[in-house]
Amino acid sequence: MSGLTEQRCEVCTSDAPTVTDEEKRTLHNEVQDWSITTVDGEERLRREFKFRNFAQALIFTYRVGDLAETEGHHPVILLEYGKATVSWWTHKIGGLHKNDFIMAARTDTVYREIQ
Ligand SMILES: C[C@H](O)[C@H](O)[C@H]1CNC2=NC(N)=NC(=O)C2=N1
Repeated sequence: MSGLTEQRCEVCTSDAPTVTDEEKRTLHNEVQDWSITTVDGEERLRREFKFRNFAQALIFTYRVGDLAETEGHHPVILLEYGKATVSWWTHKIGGLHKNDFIMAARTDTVYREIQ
């Protein structure tokens, strides 16, 4: 199987399981710049991205949003001057799915493309 950056999100139904601890360890290894946090009892992937200014952060935010629309899987993005904080988790299952790791990896690609 190709790396996460080449993969597309799979259809995720509300009865889909969250990733196992073993899957989490393996997948997290491919997106090591992301932290796994728990908010309201739900695990999320989270990373802060730094930029020269607000305009660059806005371009990044738009491109991640466009990617989300394409994949039908959406993040929370906090947009600030010089920074964008992105969180990925799967709302319908209240936690982390492989899709979230795929989208974190593809978010990293967007960031590298903007630099
Ligand atoms: C109907 C629509 O496809 C679903 O609500 C999608 C939209 N985007 C989504 N994004 C995320 N992160 N989690 C979801 O459960 C989710 N569900």
